[in-house]
Amino acid sequence: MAHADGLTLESIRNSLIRQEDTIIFSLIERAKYPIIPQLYDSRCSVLPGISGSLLENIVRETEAIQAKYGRYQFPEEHSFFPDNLPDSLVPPNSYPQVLHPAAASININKTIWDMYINKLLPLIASEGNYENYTCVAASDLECLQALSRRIHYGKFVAEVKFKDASEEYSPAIQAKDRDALMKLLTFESVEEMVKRRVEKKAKVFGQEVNLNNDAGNGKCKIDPSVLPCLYGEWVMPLTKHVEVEYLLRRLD
Ligand SMILES: C=C(O[C@@H]1C=C(C(=O)O)C=C[C@H]1O)C(=O)O
Repeated sequence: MAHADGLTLESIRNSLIRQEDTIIFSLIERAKYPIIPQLYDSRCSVLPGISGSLLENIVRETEAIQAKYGRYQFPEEHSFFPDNLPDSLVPPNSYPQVLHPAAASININKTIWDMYINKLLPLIASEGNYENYTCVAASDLECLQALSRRIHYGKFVAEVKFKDASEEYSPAIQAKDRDALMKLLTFESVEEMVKRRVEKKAKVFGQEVNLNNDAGNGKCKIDPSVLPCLYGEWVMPLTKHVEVEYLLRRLD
C-alpha cells in the first residue's frame, strides 16, 4: 500500500536490498587489512594522553566535520558519538518528515559498534600489522556507517508496517507488549531469503575477475558464509529491535 509520503513496504525493502551491496562491498574492502590492536586499544597507546581508542578519536572527529555539513539532518543517519556534535552550517533540507518525532531518540550505535569490533571483525580479518592506521580506520567507519544505516532503517520499516495495519499494531503498542509487536513485524520467509541472497552476493562480489572463464577458481575475498551469520545473528535482530523501539513510541 502506498502512503501519502510515497513509501511502501516494497520500496523500503528495495532500499534494504541495495544497502546489502554497500555493506558487502565495505566488508570486502575491510577484509584486505588485518585487525590492528593499536587502533582499538581503549587507552590509545599510539597517542599517549588522549582518552579513548584511536578509532574512537578518528570517528568522533570525522563525524564532527560531517555534522557541520549536514549529514545528521537526515533521519537515516545516526552518529556514533552524538554528544557535543557541532551544529550544521547547512540550511535545513526539505526531506519529507515521514517518521514520528520520537524516532530521533532511538540510536543503538553503541551496540552496533561493540558487535562490529568484537564479533564481526574477527570473522573477516585476523590480527596483524599495517602501518597506515587511518586507512584502516576509514574502512572501519565505512562498514560501521553502512551497518548503522541499515539497522536504523528499521524505523522506516516500522512506520510503513504501522500505517499498513494500525488497527493490529495499536493494541500491542498501548499494552507495551514487545513480544506481540515482534511477532507482528516478523516475516520469517523474508529473513530466509535475505540470508540466502547476502551469501550469494558475497560469492559474486568477492570473486576474482580475470579474462579466462574460470571465475577465479572459486576463490573469494571474503568467506561468504559470514554473511548469513552476520545478518541472522545481528543485522536482522537489531533491525527488528529498532522496529519495536520505534513502534513503542509511535502513539506518543
Ligand atoms: C525489515 C523487515 O522486518 C523484519 C526484519 C527483516 C530484516 O531485517 O531484513 C526481514 C523481515 C522481517 O522479519 C521486513 O519486513 O522487511
